Amino acid sequence: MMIHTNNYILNIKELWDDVPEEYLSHKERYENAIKKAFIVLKVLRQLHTGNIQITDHRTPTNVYSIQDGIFRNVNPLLIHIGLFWSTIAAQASTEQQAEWLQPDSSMIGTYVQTELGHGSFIRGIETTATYDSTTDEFILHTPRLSAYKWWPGGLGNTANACLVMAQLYINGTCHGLHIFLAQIRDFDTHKPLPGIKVGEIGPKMGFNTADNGFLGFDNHRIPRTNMLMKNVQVLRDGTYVKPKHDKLTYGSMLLTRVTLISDLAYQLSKAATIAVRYSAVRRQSPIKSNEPERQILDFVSQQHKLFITIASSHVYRVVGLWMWNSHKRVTADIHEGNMGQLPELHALACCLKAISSRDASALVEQCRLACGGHGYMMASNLPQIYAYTTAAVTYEGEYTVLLLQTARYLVKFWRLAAEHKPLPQNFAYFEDYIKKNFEQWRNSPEGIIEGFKAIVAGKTKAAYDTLQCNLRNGREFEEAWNMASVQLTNASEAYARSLLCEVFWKETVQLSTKVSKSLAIVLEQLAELYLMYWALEKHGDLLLYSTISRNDIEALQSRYEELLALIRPNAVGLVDAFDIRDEVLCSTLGAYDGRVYERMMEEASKSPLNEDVVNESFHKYIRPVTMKNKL
Ligand SMILES: CCCCCCCCCCCCCCCC(=O)SCCNC(=O)CCNC(=O)[C@H](O)C(C)(C)COP(=O)(O)OP(=O)(O)OC[C@H]1O[C@@H](n2cnc3c(N)ncnc32)[C@H](O)[C@@H]1OP(=O)(O)O
Ligand SMILES: Cc1cc2nc3c(=O)[nH]c(=O)nc-3n(C[C@H](O)[C@H](O)[C@H](O)COP(=O)(O)OP(=O)(O)OC[C@H]3O[C@@H](n4cnc5c(N)ncnc54)[C@H](O)[C@@H]3O)c2cc1C
Repeated sequence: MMIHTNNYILNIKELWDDVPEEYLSHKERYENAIKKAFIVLKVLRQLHTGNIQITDHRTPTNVYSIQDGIFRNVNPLLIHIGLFWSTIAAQASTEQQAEWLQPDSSMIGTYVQTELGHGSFIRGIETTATYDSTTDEFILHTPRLSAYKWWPGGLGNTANACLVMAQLYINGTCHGLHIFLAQIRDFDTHKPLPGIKVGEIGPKMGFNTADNGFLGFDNHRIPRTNMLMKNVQVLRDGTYVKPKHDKLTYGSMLLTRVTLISDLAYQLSKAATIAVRYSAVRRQSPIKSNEPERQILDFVSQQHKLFITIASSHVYRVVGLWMWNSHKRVTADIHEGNMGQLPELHALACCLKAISSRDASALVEQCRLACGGHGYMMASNLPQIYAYTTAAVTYEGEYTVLLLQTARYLVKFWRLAAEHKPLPQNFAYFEDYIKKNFEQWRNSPEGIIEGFKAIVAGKTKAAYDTLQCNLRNGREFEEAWNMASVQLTNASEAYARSLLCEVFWKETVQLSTKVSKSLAIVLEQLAELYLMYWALEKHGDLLLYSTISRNDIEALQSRYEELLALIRPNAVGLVDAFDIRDEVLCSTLGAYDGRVYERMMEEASKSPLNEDVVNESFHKYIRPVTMKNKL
């Protein structure tokens, strides 16, 4: 059947709420979301089997993105779709995949790694998987409270199976973390299997439809063949066959970090669309006292808050794609047995996931503030986008922890540079910095990119020197590292920013040759604005580490303000170009027709507190007091 999938989904009535989700209880929210999740899953399965076909070339992303409108919060099957299947596809052997990856599988799964006691330091995970060669089984066990799994999405009520990260023990030897497929609920009754204690963890700041859960195992047995065995094997006699690289087990985290960059770009484009459209409708204060009130988008300070959000959305879209292609390339190499590029990919994914999530949540909040009081309404959808976005700063590798991973990579190259050993081309600027081969500052995108590289070199040097000084003072390496960690994270952050600027600028220049001249001009304005914005934000660092002067900074400021004025006439067009449907934006402030106040009043009328002209609490609580006072 040929179907235009967007319209198809939009026309499924059960997917769209009459009562806004905010008015539902915790339990009702979940039940409402799970009903919708299985309708969406059915559509995805029909797409997969070809029972329905796509007629809209953008549909694969739209099926995913339209979910934001359907759930407003989050699809409780997000981890099932996004992590459970992809981990099996990446980490299970061909035979396991043939058995488990059936489109009509009964398994609803999740990815179970974090424990009550350990999230970041996964080597500290306490759940064990002990091989019993007499029965050819692993015994999954939760030795103590801190080892209870805690957080996995969909675990609370929905999943009947999961991928569990546990410490593998064979004949008393621990071989570290491995992934195991475990059934946790009966496929028919959905009751927890014997030896399984599972439940939901309660309300959170966001993600409240995701039924994040807890899980404990009491000597729960699974077949040996349920360990994911593409890269590593346990044979029938208990022989352990090592992986080619001991971090291949962490592959799902790497992939999700890469995917998240594009997802965050999308969240940013939603926030920008709402805030820019609202700012074009909203009038507040005249600029000159004898003039009518102006669109708030005409205030230059408002443009400063919003245009960086539009630009950042493009940055993360471009860099997300760039990382996706790198991931594909490196995965193909790994498949051929070549692990050489994995450390670089890991280092890039760590700092870019950290900075993209931090930028996205800060900019979504900036968009909310830019909408004044109305941005604080749930009906603006900005609070929900913020709650969703800020979670990404923590999950899938916490911000600081990931920056410190990238710092290990930077310090390695600085050590090479300091010891005058050969460096890869992309770190040649470390050597230039050491030799004081500083370029004369240029007030141009290329000049700013060079300036950011000087900041990376200068901050890595400072962190490295502190580390060395701590070591000379007799500290052990780990302690010396901890003492230098503020500087190390600063170096990583600078590295991420320099990558973002360089990749975005180069990709934009290339893209500009392929599009119309007028479009190329706007794209380059956005890219230049991004670079200027961050150069001005980091002008202190530029003064410390590059050859920029005070006059240069003043010139940058003027150019930045010029760019705001140049972008202003295209601002609404730029967010319209994100092409996000009203049903997905779910915002009274950001709808395409600009009927902000009418929509706000319509939404307010849905409040249960407006159902009765006089609420019964008046008779119960208010009247007895007010009447007594009157007497
Ligand atoms: C349709 C679908 C759309 C989807 C659209 C997206 C939306 C998606 C929404 C998701 C919704 C929420 C989903 C949340 C899901 C969770 O949150 S799942 C849980 C995630 N948990 C984490 O990320 C934990 C973070 N912690 C870690 O990753 C590790 O503990 C750390 C920090 C990397 C350290 O690991 P470790 O084993 O202690 O490592 P260590 O011994 O210190 O060695 C580090 C060495 O290993 C290397 N290394 C570490 N990791 C790796 C790696 N992965 N690769 C290569 N090398 C590595 C380092 O480079 C370092 O190398 P050297 O410098 O020594 O040469
Ligand atoms: C919405 C949401 C969904 C999630 N979904 C899942 C899921 O599906 N599956 C799953 O397994 N997990 C999931 N998680 C868990 C998530 O992966 C962890 O919360 C995350 O990895 C951070 O670990 P933590 O909570 O233990 O924080 P902690 O590691 O305890 O961090 C607390 C603080 O300590 C600091 N810190 C920790 N270690 C260091 C260090 N070495 N150096 C310097 N500072 C350090 C951190 O920077 C932070 O400031 C989810 C979490 C959230 C919020």
